[in-house]
Amino acid sequence: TNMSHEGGASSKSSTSSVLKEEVITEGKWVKFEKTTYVDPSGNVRIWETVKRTTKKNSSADGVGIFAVLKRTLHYDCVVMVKQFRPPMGCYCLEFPAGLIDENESAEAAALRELQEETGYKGEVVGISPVTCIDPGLSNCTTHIVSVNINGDDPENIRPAQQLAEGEFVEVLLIPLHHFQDKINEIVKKEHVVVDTKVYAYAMGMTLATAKPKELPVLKQ
Ligand SMILES: Nc1nc(=O)[nH]c2c1ncn2[C@H]1C[C@H](O)[C@@H](COP(=O)(O)OP(=O)(O)O)O1
Repeated sequence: TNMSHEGGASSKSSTSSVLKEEVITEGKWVKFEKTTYVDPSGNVRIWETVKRTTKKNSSADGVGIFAVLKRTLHYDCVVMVKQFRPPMGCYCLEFPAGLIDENESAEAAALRELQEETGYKGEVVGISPVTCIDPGLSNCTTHIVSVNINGDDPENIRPAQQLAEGEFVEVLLIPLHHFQDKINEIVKKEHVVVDTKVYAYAMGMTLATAKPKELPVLKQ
């Protein structure tokens, strides 16, 4: 029988391991390494790896914040940010996000970054385990932190960003119930690239809310 999906061929991946990591070049924020590893067949191979230099004692490099703004007589909205991303050479549509400071919890980083980038003060309602972002390129990791924002609270009526020098962030409020459609509209209208986390979330929401309780029919 073919067991490759349940501990057969795929379990061989547990035999792979990293043997050596050599720094080729290092900048202030990022370094480039040559990673020597053993593949599942026992062959020694090289991988080109990117790492951040900033990670200290935190569980992940950063946090991504799934923040929902809740206001009386308004549809719930997801708080999004649009900013120019130099590596992409264009504007990107993302969840608010940022690096975790030394000795800072992921939850505290999420609330701080949300307030800095958008001005909103929220409360953490959930947190993901450590997740990888682009594991074929780098060891960068993030926690996705779910945050609720009470938009009726006076401190959230006129949110004021606290951006650092050189930071330029536009805040967008996207209705949760039409999330994927609205994202598609923005992409069509403007030259922006959407972050994978955002689009995967949008596709998941569409699937989950379409006909979640309908029984499957016989497939042809
Ligand atoms: N790869 C980077 N190159 C830079 O030249 N500068 C960088 C990189 N990564 C982060 N930063 C700088 C930019 C900000 O001043 C700080 C903090 O970034 P943060 O807001 O935490 O994260 P992002 O929103 O994802 O940029 O680090």
